[in-house]
Amino acid sequence: MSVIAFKCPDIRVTVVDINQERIKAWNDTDLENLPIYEPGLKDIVATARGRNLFFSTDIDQAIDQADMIFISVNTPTKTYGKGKGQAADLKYIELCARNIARVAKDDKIVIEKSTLPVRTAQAIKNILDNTGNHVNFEILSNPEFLAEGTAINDLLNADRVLIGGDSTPGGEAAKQALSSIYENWLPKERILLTNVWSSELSKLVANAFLAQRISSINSISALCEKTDANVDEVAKAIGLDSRIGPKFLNASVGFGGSCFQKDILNLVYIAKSYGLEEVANYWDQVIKINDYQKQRFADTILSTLYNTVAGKKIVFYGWAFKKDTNDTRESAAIYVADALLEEQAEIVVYDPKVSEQQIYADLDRLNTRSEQENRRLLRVSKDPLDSVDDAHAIAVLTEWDEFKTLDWEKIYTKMLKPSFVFDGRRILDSNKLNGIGFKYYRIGES
Ligand SMILES: NC(=O)C1=CN([C@@H]2O[C@H](COP(=O)(O)OP(=O)(O)OC[C@H]3O[C@@H](n4cnc5c(N)ncnc54)[C@H](O)[C@@H]3O)[C@@H](O)[C@H]2O)C=CC1
Ligand SMILES: O=C(O)[C@H]1O[C@H](OP(=O)(O)OP(=O)(O)OC[C@H]2O[C@@H](n3ccc(=O)[nH]c3=O)[C@H](O)[C@@H]2O)[C@H](O)[C@@H](O)[C@@H]1O
Repeated sequence: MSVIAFKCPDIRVTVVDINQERIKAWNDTDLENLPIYEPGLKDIVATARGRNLFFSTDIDQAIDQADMIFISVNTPTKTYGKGKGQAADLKYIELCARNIARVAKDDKIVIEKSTLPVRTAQAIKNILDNTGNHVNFEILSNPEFLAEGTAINDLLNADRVLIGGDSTPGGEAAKQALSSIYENWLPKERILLTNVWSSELSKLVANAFLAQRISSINSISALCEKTDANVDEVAKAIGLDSRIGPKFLNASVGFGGSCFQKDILNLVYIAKSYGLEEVANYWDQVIKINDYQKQRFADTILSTLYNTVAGKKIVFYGWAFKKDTNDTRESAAIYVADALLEEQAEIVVYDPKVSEQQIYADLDRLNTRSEQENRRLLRVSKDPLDSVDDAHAIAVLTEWDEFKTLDWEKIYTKMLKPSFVFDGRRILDSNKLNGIGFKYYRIGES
């Protein structure tokens, strides 16, 4: 919404949220305190905020004044009841729809920006159309394809924008109205108009295909480690085939982030609910390989450190699910740490953007051990070099650029010998590290 406000000074954008703390942070005069760390976002907010971009907790007033409403609330995996562990929890979406239905006095275009199961628009429409106040609602699906860490660039130069809506005159007019906003900065050819159901489903499928590429290359990384093949060489060799393409083939300790797993689980659930067991099993395998990859990385650390890590200090470089974000949702680091803590390892975490409070919250949420035990076994450090004294091993969990240029000679002198480095992101220079004397392992290479 900040980018829309930035690019369209004539449109008044109000972002509302029930979370007062978040809205307060979005309004903080110190732009360092915005609740999300995202390169370039600060400048966009600085330009638009107070001009035509506003952050507020007065949801009813914003609904009343709006011509268009983007529903962008969270749609997490259900943790209870039918579909627990797979289906998307739509309670926040429904609450929004009910709120809009209660407050709206004139016609509105309601846009699904959240990622939703196919056919959710029908449920939203039913709620909105049964209010009895004769307001006409047009429902559009406009899924978001930005990736965290590169969000601003992804939005400014989107490959495509997808707008799904009815083919009635009202639906067509609504699609055009939304398209005209994006046309302020994107060529018309990149704005794809479809029916609602194709749009909803395309979002889930796009994430499933992206995640599938990572699981595919990660499965091959395990094979490379057994066969003396090098996963980067394999990725390059296959990626040069223009039908396959080079992107999203970086082997890693496993994909994280709030969406890939959630959206694939949702796809699996939808396929099952239509009786398509084979389809469901096919996509479920993408998650299974991802879990396997995280476990495999933890197992490699354990077996390399002579099958015991109890009382051994292992330093984690990185906790975020990818570089250039402070988001840790479903980060591989959480699960690798949990597996090693089960072995009584002593972990020290250094991440340039993630807070200590967040790291403990991530671990506590797993409920594997008591909160006290998590704090006894895991410490958070603010300095990548101070943390490595007497460490047995360093594990790289996030591909932050700064890890490449650390003083690795100095780090080596501080660690116990033999000094192990486990590179879950393949970002370090193997010749250099081996030259210094490290025992260097990286995913996808023997
Ligand atoms: N994070 C990302 O990079 C992307 C997220 N998405 C989708 O966007 C949606 C939101 O994702 P995030 O922003 O990451 O979630 P989030 O959990 O960070 O933010 C959702 C916000 O909605 C607020 N909220 C919940 N119920 C509300 C209500 N009734 N009224 C007003 N505010 C309410 C919450 O307080 C929270 O601040 C999800 O469906 C996700 O799949 C899609 C593409 C990218
Ligand atoms: O629906 C969403 O939320 C978004 O999910 C992903 O974006 P995001 O999760 O923010 O970040 P990605 O760049 O896709 O990375 C996801 C995970 O995969 C990992 N990854 C990515 C690429 C790769 O080659 N290898 C790999 O392990 C990353 O390190 C990260 O843990 C999609 O890329 C976005 O298009 C989508 O809008």
